[in-house]
Order: sequence, then structure tokens, then C-alpha cells
Amino acid sequence: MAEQQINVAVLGGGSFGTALASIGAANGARVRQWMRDEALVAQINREHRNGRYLPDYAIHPAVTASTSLATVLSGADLVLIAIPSKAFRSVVQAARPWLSPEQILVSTTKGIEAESFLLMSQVLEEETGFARIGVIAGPNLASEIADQQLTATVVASADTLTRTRVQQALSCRYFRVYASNDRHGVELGGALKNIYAIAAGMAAALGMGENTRSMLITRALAEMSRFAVAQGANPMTFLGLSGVGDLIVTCSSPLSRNFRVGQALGLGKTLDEAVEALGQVAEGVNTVKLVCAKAEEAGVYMPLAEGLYRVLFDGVPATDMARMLMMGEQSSDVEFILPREDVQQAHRDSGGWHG
Ligand SMILES: NC(=O)c1ccc[n+]([C@@H]2O[C@H](COP(=O)([O-])OP(=O)(O)OC[C@H]3O[C@@H](n4cnc5c(N)ncnc54)[C@H](O)[C@@H]3O)[C@@H](O)[C@H]2O)c1
Ligand SMILES: O=P(O)(O)OC[C@H](O)CO
Repeated sequence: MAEQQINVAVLGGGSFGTALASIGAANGARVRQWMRDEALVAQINREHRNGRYLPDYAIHPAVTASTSLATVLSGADLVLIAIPSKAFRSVVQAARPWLSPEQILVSTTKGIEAESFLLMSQVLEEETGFARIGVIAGPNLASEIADQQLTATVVASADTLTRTRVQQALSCRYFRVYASNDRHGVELGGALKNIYAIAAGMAAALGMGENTRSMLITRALAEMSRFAVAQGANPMTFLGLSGVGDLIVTCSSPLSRNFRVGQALGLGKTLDEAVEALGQVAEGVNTVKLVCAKAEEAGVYMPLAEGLYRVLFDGVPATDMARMLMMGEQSSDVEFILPREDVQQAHRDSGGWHG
């Protein structure tokens, strides 16, 4: 059977949206990218360059940009939505007249909606009612993808065609797309890891070592999985690229915006100063607020997220918080094997011991 040219629409002119648009075009798709900024549209169409978000990246010349949702979405088979969570619903609502159930809609956004605690694919579902909905998540620093560093991501959807089409549209020699049918788990992993990336950036700026970073990443994984189970997700998904994979990269690299916000805080900036200096969205700042409120409501133990919340919003010094966390309750390493409650019970049963 002859292959048909696929039409891809990318909503969002940020660095990840731009890198994915370019990969799609290099793979032979007709790609149109929507953004609000007319000057950026003109630059992409004229110079094949996104001077605001990826200034040194040569965008594939077959990508055309536009400020018109009608132009970008008409005839699109696959729609990738790369818009910060705060604006995601409003952009989907604006796009809705040009969306149809045959299209595949995929969110790349790693955030949670404040008012509803919905993930972005759930917002897509609510706004459209369509079946072909998916997410992309994984250890995917956009600037490294732009450098053609070997990278892997995950497309997650309950719909087989959605997974297959995204793999066909985006896989290339430096970008490998794995499939998952646990959309909720994959998306939750992408949103939650931003919290711990801020904490890791802060720890790095405070001169904490590699042992500390490993402890933070591993305990973050335990905490994310605990929260995910309470939310009905499959904790096994957190062992994959969108869980441990994304957690490692975002907690290790100053290329991550969330890590950079943490670094700035560790260097003594206020939260407002850190966010302003970044000049882009670090989703973790809002996510930590939302997740702490949800964890309290659901009775989920999340000491790292709560500790970060107190540093960000209650003015607790990061070093004091680190000390408090180190002296927290005795706990279990892998609580799916030895439950946390069993460790606590054993301590109660044994009484105090001052050796
Ligand atoms: N940048 C990365 O390395 C990376 C990698 C993987 C996933 N992601 C995720 O993908 C999503 C998109 O990331 P990105 O880096 O491409 O872009 P971004 O998150 O930096 O968002 C920038 C884009 O969103 C647009 N935007 C912001 N507010 C808007 C509004 N109210 N209405 C319309 N457009 C608005 C901006 O104009 C710009 O085009 C993010 O949620 C991020 O978590 C990012
Ligand atoms: O720059 P960040 O912190 O939004 O992270 C980018 C990606 O999520 C990394 O996978």
C-alpha cells in the first residue's frame, strides 16, 4: 500500500513543540505550527529559526508557522499540543472548531490544571469527547533533541492507532518512541517529576553531593509511586522512561527549567526572582502546590513535596528543611516489598533504644 503524507499540527511555539515539529517534517510530514507571536511566525517561515526558544537550531524548512488556528488545524491528522498547563484548556477551546474525532490529539504538557486537578489529556477528553487521545512524556530536554542527542520518549494512549501513528510520525535515528497503554501513569510521571527537579536544583546549588542527589531521586520515585497508587495509576509505569527516566534527567541537568528555578532558590533568590529570571514556565512551582493539597486530602505521605512547599511558600530555609527530612520517621526502602507501616509498627513494638 502506498504511504500517505501525514499532516501534523503543532500548537505552541516553545522549544519542545519546535523540536517535534521539525522531526515530523524531516520524517516527511506536512507540518504546521501555531503560535501567538507574529514576529516569531515570520522568523520561522523566513529563516527556519525560533530565535526566542531555540536560537541555534535549524528547523526543517518544511515546517510552516502561523498565528491562525484554522490554517494550522485544517486537514491535520495528528495534533500535538505543547502549551503550558495554565493556558492549555483555553487554547484547546479556541482550537475546538477545527478539531474532529478522526484526528489524533496528543498532549506533550507536563502539568496539572489548578482548578480541576486534571491532567492535560483529561482536559482534552473533557473538551472534545474524542477517543484518539494520547500523551508524550519522557527524558526529553528539548535543547538536547535539537542537538540530535540520542533520545527516547513514550507515547501513551489506550488507543492503538494513536500510539502507532505517533511512533510513525516522530521516530527517527536520534529520537526513539516507545509505546505505553498507561496514559494516566505516564502523564502523572511527567508532571510529578518537576517537583523533585526543583528540589534537586536547590540541593546542587547548596553544594550537596552525589549521594544526596541519588537519595533524592530514589526517594522521589518512592513518593511519586505512592501518590500514583492513591490516584489509581499503575506504579510499574514509574519504572519506565516517563518515570525514572524523566526524573533522572530533570533532577540532573541545568538544561531543565525546573532544576534552574531550584538552583536560583538555592543561591538565595526569592521564588519571584527565580521565576522571573527563568523567563519561561517551570511547571513544578504550581504542581507542588496542587499535589500537596491533594496528598493532604487523600492522606498520602509526601515528605519531599511537602518540604519543598514549605521552602517555596512558607520561607523555611532549604538547609533546615533538609535536616528535618533526615530526622523524619524511620521508613522502608521499597514499600511495595516491606510496607512503611510495618517499619513504624516495629519501632513502636521495640520501644526506644539508646544503645
Ligand atoms: N522544553 C522542554 O525541554 C520540554 C521537553 C519535554 C516536554 N516539555 C513539555 O511540553 C510542554 C511545552 O513545552 P515547550 O518547551 O515547547 O513550551 P513552553 O512550555 O515553554 O511554552 C511556550 C509556548 O506556549 C505558548 N503560550 C504560553 N501561554 C500561552 C497562552 N496563554 N496562549 C497560547 N500560547 C501560550 C508560548 O507563547 C510558547 O509558544 C511543556 O508543558 C513542557 O512541560 C517540554
Ligand atoms: O525544562 P523542564 O524542567 O520543563 O523539563 C523539560 C522536560 O520535561 C525534560 O524531560
